[in-house]
Amino acid sequence: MPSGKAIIFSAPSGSGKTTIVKHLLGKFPNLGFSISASTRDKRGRTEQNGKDYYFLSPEEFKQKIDENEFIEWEEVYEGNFYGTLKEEIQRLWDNGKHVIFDVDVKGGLNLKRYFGDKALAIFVKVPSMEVLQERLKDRGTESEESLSRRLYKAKFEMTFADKFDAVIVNDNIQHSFEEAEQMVAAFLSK
Ligand SMILES: Nc1nc2c(ncn2[C@@H]2O[C@H](COP(=O)(O)OP(=O)(O)O)[C@@H](O)[C@H]2O)c(=O)[nH]1
Ligand SMILES: Nc1ncnc2c1ncn2[C@@H]1O[C@H](COP(=O)(O)OP(=O)(O)O)[C@@H](O)[C@H]1O
Repeated sequence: MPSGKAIIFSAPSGSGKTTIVKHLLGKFPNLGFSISASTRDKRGRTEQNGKDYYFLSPEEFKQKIDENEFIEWEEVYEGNFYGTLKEEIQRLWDNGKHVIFDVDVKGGLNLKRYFGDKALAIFVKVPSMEVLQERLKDRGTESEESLSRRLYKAKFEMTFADKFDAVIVNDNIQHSFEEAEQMVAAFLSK
């Protein structure tokens, strides 16, 4: 069974991990994005099934839990489930890719434990909570209630930063891109 490495990006929602992961996918052709399963609604104009997420019904998701198809799964927000499918990772490794993840903080730590030495786990931080609030507002994807829930959770998630292999403070995005590229290049050449 072929296997590659695992690069895990975790951060509180709105910190910029998706932006950084997308940049890395453009830079490193041997990286493949781990498409998670999720029960949340698709963001209509910007997201595609099978590209951003495998959008499942709660029933479909529960069936996959019962059949032990997930490496890890979680109820992340608003009763929505998110998880990493075993067959998704195998699909990428079979295609000769190293896998890159965009997951929440708890999921990231679970994946780090699962992949052990094969994993590099990076935590993305914002310079301050005020900046986080601004970015989430500007992204325009959240209701007031969802926004405050994400900010509340972010404070708790920040306390886990030192459990990761590395931290990127995402202030200037170009600097973050460079830092992330260097970390990934060093890890893949090991
Ligand atoms: N544990 C876990 N978390 C995930 C997974 N996929 C996505 N997430 C996280 O779920 C949270 C909510 O994701 P999303 O609704 O896309 O919001 P966004 O990160 O604010 O764009 C984010 O922190 C994601 O990183 C997964 O497979 N497992
Ligand atoms: N360094 C940065 N400076 C300003 N805005 C940023 C920066 N990094 C990301 N953003 C913006 O902040 C918002 C949240 O970023 P996103 O990558 O969606 O975060 P996450 O995946 O962690 O939830 C997006 O609108 C993104 O364009």
